[in-house]
Amino acid sequence: MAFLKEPPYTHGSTGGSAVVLVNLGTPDAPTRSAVRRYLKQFLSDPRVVEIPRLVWWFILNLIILPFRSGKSARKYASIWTREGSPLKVNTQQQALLLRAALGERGHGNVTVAMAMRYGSPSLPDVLARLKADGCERVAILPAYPQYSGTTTGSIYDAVFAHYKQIRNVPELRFVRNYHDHEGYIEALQASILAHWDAHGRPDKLVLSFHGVPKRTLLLGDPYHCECLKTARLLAAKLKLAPEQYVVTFQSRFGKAEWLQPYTAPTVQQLARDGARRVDVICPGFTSDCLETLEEIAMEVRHDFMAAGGKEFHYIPCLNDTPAWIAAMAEIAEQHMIGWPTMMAQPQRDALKKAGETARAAALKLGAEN
Ligand SMILES: C=CC1=C(C)c2cc3[nH]c(cc4nc(cc5[nH]c(cc1n2)c(C)c5CCC(=O)O)C(CCC(=O)O)=C4C)c(C)c3C=C
Ligand SMILES: [Fe+2]
Ligand SMILES: [Fe+2]
Repeated sequence: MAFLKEPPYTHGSTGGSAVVLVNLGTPDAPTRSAVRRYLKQFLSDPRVVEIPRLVWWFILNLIILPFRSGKSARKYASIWTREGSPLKVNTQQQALLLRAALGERGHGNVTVAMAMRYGSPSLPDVLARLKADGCERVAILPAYPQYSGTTTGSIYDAVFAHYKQIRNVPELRFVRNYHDHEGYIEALQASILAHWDAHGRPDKLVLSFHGVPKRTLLLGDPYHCECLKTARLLAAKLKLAPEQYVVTFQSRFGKAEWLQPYTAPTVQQLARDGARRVDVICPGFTSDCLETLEEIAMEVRHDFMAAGGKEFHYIPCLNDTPAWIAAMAEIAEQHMIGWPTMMAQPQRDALKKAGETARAAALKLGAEN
């Protein structure tokens, strides 16, 4: 992974149009107090926990935050990098490369920014800065391929809440989902095939998505269906027979039933049933983060080996892979149709050169890390 040392969160000169890549968010530090602050903001969102507010206030403040913050901080500490939280470092890198990719496609007059739904850089701060820079058109690109009210819906809430306080609101476009976008599916296919070319094939490929409470599915959230569609399209691209892969859901939170089958027990059962090797990929996460690097690559690996498995491969998220950056550029482009984003040829040539320099610098930093 290539890292960036300095975090300028917006890239490119403002030609009046911007793409904002929005991810979930992450604590500012792997400490108990920073994790507590982050979890408090995240878990106070009524889109995330749908329990009557007063009841939830007591549970959150008297049980969850006191008990979970320290435990989560230790998990964050186990994946923290010199540059910070992997989720933030990856998203930042994606924004920089997306700007270069859009420039190469001619869309030089676009600012690319990154923002977090919870924590920093906060979505309201980033939207305010774009406004101050004279930005008149904003396309919101959530880092979630599958729509869920708990994630994408919550980004919509935050965008509307911010602009509610502003008289002259820019033109807005939202990427709702891209669970079936060919570029996204092909980027996943490319990652998996590259891994298999280097390491051979597993007995079973596990496609592990972040879970949500089962109740949200019954109430009409399309997330589960979109995860299954992603899995079906990906399996078809890889020409996998149904017995060669399984779809699971991870990161259960709380006592209620979440989408099933759960990842950890499924992988343990696979080991008990004689699978020697499983490969796990998390297609619903476009950046590696706590839930992939700690929960899957550490905890679930341990569970599989303890149940008798012999080889566990975690296939990384799309992160800054070229196929994914190209797909993001295409998705953004498709949501900016009609906007004056195209730059004249001499400016495009200069931008291309700048993009190459940025990529070379990023790769050099990556090699040093
Ligand atoms: C990929 C999509 C995600 C969905 C859908 C989602 C729903 C969801 N999550 C929680 C509770 C937690 N999630 C946590 C971390 C976390 N979640 C996502 C993504 C989705 N969540 C990511 C990318 C991350 C990692 C953040 C990072 O800093 O790396 C956590 C915090 C970690 C911990 O304390 O264990 C919680 C809590 C709920 C309740 C929910 C839907 C209702
Ligand atoms: Fe989550
Ligand atoms: Fe987790």
